[in-house]
Amino acid sequence: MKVLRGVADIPADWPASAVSIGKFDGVHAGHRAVIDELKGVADLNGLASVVVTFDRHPLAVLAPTRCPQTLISTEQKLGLLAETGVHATLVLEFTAALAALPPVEFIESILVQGLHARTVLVGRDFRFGAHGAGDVHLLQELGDLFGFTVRLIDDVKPDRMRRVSSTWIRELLTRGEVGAATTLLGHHPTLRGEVVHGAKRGRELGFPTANLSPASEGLIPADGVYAGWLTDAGIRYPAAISVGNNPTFDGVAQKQVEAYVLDQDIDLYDHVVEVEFVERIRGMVAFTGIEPLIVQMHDDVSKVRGILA
Ligand SMILES: Cc1cc2nc3c(=O)[nH]c(=O)nc-3n(C[C@H](O)[C@H](O)[C@H](O)COP(=O)(O)O)c2cc1C
Ligand SMILES: Nc1ncnc2c1ncn2[C@@H]1O[C@H](COP(=O)(O)OP(=O)(O)OP(=O)(O)O)[C@@H](O)[C@H]1O
Repeated sequence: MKVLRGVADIPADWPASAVSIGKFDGVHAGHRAVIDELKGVADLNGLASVVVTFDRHPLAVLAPTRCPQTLISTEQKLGLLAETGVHATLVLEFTAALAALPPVEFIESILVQGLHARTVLVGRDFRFGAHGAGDVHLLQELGDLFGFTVRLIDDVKPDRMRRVSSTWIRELLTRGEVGAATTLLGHHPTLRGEVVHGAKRGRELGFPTANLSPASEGLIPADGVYAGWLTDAGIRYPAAISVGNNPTFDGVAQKQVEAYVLDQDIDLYDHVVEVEFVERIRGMVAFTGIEPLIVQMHDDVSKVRGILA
């Protein structure tokens, strides 16, 4: 997948394209439905398939106090979009100037002049341009004017009640429901970050853990213990993952994500790893001492084996 960083990065001889625009936070099942259709239309008509997205959540500029924490970083988004098989992603810097572009100019400068759009695919609720003044009716009018067709994608609603959305997935992760989040995402919720030095207690307990840097990418699910996977240098290991401030040892102020990789003795310090959450096993517990914690961790690990088997 070609990554275009801004309109100025689009080559002048860019081919005619089928384009989809949005935040694509999470690259969830709704987004995947749009992208599947995008690729189908592009292939059928000999067009390049292009996703247009932003380098931050628009609310980070428009209303920072209402801006949700994103499910994934831009780099994670680019990784997931690359896996879908689209030809290119255009990442626009979401500045105040971009937010202020009137709808017509947004479409003309980016889709028409930049990407030579012939087809534009969006969900029915799609809004664009300053103050979200542009809707799908305006998009259709602009299509007639500039020579592209508009295709509207039906909502993906797994339970027929609620449309898949990043808000819904955020709610699930906040409750630790990583299995349900996986269903809506089409992939496991994943954190990516560098392995840093912890309190060095893990080895003593018999469960050395890879502690993720507080600067890791991705939304951290609710405190608790999870079954999941840790991927290092392309190798995916089964893992028991702890999220919380280790209340048994009232030392850590900050929420910590740490993964005990099963049956391995590996040095992961300074490696950038991915941690995938598959299922929540239990909540974080403040034990009265290390003995009951160790007993519980053995039980957690055997549950992890059962879940991942
Ligand atoms: C499977 C698993 C379960 C855990 N459960 C708890 C828990 O219930 N309560 C707690 O205080 N810490 C829990 N921890 C975190 C440990 O306290 C932590 O891994 C240990 O103190 C080592 O910390 P360190 O990596 O900073 O050395 C758990 C860790 C793992 C891997
Ligand atoms: N559940 C869904 N079903 C169908 N299309 C969707 C769904 N969710 C998003 N889309 C579409 O995907 C494209 C990218 O959208 P964007 O991420 O900006 O959408 P959104 O509706 O704000 O999503 P979310 O609420 O999950 O952040 C848009 O065309 C949008 O309408």
